[in-house]
Amino acid sequence: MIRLHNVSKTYRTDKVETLALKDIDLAVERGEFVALMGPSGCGKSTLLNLIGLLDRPGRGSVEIDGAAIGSYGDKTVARLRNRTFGFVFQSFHLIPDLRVIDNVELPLLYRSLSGGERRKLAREALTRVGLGARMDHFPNQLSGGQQQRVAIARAIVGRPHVLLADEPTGNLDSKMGAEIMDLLLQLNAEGTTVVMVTHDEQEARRVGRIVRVFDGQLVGQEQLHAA
Ligand SMILES: Nc1ncnc2c1ncn2[C@@H]1O[C@H](COP(=O)(O)OP(=O)(O)OP(=O)(O)O)[C@@H](O)[C@H]1O
Repeated sequence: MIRLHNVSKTYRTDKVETLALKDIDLAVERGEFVALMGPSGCGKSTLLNLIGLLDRPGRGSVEIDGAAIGSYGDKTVARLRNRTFGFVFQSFHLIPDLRVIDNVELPLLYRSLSGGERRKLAREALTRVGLGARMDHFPNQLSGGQQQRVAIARAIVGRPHVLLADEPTGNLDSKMGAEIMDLLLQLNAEGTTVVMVTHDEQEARRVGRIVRVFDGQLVGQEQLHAA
């Protein structure tokens, strides 16, 4: 469902040019769980951002369900992104002044839904991640693992086909990290495609496929479990 053809990305600042990705060819099929691994600065987050339509490649093409997005305008891309992808980050990115339920509703504000419908979907998403009893808390009243669950609820509330997670367990201890992995594996088993950046080899061995990145290039793949 996601195809990157010959994708390169260069970051330019006043003085420096960084070739962050070089000639990437990558396909992710519906239902897969893919882990992107590689040393710091090798281009993993850049790759995840291109897959999730948060950024555009300098060269090459990105296709979602057979449609090349290169010719799409920014508004069309934003709508496609909102419907296709849910995002989870290492540092949760919850809004501290909003209650848990209101954080989870945020991605739905861009859809034409009533307040009641938004609340119902947010409740369902929070129940799905095991936080049905914490809806009226504020983020700082929750543990790190619980905050990441709220972030996952926010990522899945709009029923995206694909979850993109950038080091989702990076700020958690190993027990909480393993619980977040359990949840991501469960969502994948229920049909959500997952692409995750991780530095943790043990974690990566639980997913379907490991894609290794080095110096802006794909340098190896391991198929571990069938999708
Ligand atoms: N906005 C930016 N402007 C300029 N250079 C950037 C920008 N974002 C990333 N880079 C550079 O591009 C390269 C790839 O960065 P990226 O964040 O994708 O790596 P990463 O593998 O995710 O690293 P880490 O594991 O440390 O998060 C690095 O050399 C980085 O310094």
